[in-house]
Amino acid sequence: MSTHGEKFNPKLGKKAQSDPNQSRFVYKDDDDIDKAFNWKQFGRLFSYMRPYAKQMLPLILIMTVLGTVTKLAVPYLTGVVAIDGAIKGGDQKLLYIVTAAVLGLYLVQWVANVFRIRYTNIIGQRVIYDIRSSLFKHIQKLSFNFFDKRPAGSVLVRVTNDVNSLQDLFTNGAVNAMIDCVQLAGIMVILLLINWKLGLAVMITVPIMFFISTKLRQKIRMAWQDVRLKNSRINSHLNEAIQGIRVTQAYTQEKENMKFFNGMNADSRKSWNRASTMNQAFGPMIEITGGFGSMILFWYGTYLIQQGEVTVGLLVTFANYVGNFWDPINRLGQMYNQLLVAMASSERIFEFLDEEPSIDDKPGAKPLPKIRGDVNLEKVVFEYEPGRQALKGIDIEAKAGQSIALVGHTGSGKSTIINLLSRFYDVSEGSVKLDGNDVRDVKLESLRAQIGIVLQDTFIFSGTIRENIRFGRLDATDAEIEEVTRAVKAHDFIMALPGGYDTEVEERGSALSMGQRQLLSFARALLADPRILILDEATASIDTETELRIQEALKVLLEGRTSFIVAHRLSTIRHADKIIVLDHGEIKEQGTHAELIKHGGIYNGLVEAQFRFL
Ligand SMILES: Nc1ncnc2c1ncn2[C@@H]1O[C@H](COP(=O)(O)OP(=O)(O)OP(=O)(O)O)[C@@H](O)[C@H]1O
Repeated sequence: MSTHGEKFNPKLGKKAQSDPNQSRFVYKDDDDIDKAFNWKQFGRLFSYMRPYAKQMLPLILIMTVLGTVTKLAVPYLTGVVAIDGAIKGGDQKLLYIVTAAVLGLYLVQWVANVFRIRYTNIIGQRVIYDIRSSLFKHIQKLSFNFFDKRPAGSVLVRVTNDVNSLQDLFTNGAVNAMIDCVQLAGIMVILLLINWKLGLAVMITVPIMFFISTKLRQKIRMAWQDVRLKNSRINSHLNEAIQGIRVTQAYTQEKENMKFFNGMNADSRKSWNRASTMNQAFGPMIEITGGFGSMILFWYGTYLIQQGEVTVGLLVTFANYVGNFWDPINRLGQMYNQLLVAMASSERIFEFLDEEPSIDDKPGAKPLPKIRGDVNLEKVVFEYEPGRQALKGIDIEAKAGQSIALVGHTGSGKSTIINLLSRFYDVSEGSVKLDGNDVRDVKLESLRAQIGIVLQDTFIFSGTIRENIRFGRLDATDAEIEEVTRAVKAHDFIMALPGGYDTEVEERGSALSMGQRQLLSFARALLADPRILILDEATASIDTETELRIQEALKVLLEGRTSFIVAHRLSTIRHADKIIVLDHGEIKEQGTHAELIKHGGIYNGLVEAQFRFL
């Protein structure tokens, strides 16, 4: 693929769009690499440290000061006191004392560092925990239309990669920067105090060093960001590829997929190599500048010794301090870049956190009282996207305990109606009422607690069969679980499984057959015992025997509840109290099976067509 060898281009989104293969998996919201520094966001990010600041920051500060003071005392002791005082003055005792003091200082420094690192790690990990957990909590609350807009992979990448990229900043970056600033300021003061001329001469290199470490680091940072972006794409794609593995294999698209994956994989490798090469260039440049500083120091220092202004011991002290000078500058440059990377990640995290759920309790919403089960849709109009009506003025009246079947061609609006009943979306016009309460006026939790949903694509969570059924009502006893499984005739097949109710099932229930998964989801819904039941019937064909079992289970499940059934097999709805025939978002016919057959319209046609295929 020619485009994989392209020149480094930070705005990858544009490049990716020109490549048809790449454009399949472009997550453009993750593309922006370089952004201006945003103080407000910076403040918001660091506000996550606030709960721990009082408790831990003073300790960290004390350790930092202790570590820095002990570190800065050593060059002075070795140069001025040991060389100029003890060695030149021939004071053996002083030399011993200095040696012991230096040893002691190193020990204190070591202890201070150990504790500082421990405390910063604790803070860092707590902050990361908090961010990750608030992000997940928030994402769980977001409405369907949020997930409609983005692939699951890109949501996943934010919770994993973006949060992880804050890890470095919080676990050591921020505190190291503080230490470096203190150290740098300390060294500068000491250098100027010892000999301001020599001090100033050496500091000429500081701006050069800063320039190199920020500018070059900026390029390096962008290169690493690029690596991160490429890796995010791989992760996102991987998520999609694994989810869709059955389709891939069914259509024997493995080779195509592999080619695409390898393209992304190669991109990631190249991008890493590029970043790594840049990184390697950085060290020598800093060293050369450092060497330049040392050259000034020794050249000018020797001159000052000759002038009698400086002693040898002082020059050694100086050289030691200067040796400690480059590291903080270098690290601060690195830290600055780390901060910018973290800012980019936090921007994406905050974007999610700021996304308000479009469906939420309105102020003063009251809990929905226990309902009988009357459902009314009045003049309901709904648009997923502005200007495209999926429902064009729907009126449905369901009395408590009635079963309503929704039929119609694909895309006619059946799923949309059931999405509105549970208020996964809000109507654009009109209203949905349960026992006369508008669903928008009541607390969402109390609404959904009274509506049970059995979806086409039965989701089985990883865990045991028992846990999966208990998902319907968490406080259900084992006996109650068995009661519902017996009622929907799932008990026998569960007992036939190797571990019975404790059999572990896979994430998407792949260890179970389609019919078994349906029965489990019936049991789950029956356990929840909702007043209203929504059933989106599975489209997959199942054998007649299983179908009969499902029909029987369904009878148990529907008894005494208001139910809405999206039926694909028309045999399921023969006994429905009302069959509603939809077409392009409008109700075309409604009545009982017998009435509609007699009418000889769309429904009659659908029934005939189904029999023709049987
Ligand atoms: N999330 C969505 N975003 C935008 N448009 C949507 C969305 N979901 C459905 N639509 C559109 O709304 C219309 C009604 O779709 P709906 O899913 O309700 O049909 P359906 O009758 O349930 O079809 P099926 O029998 O295939 O499940 C269709 O034109 C569809 O393209």
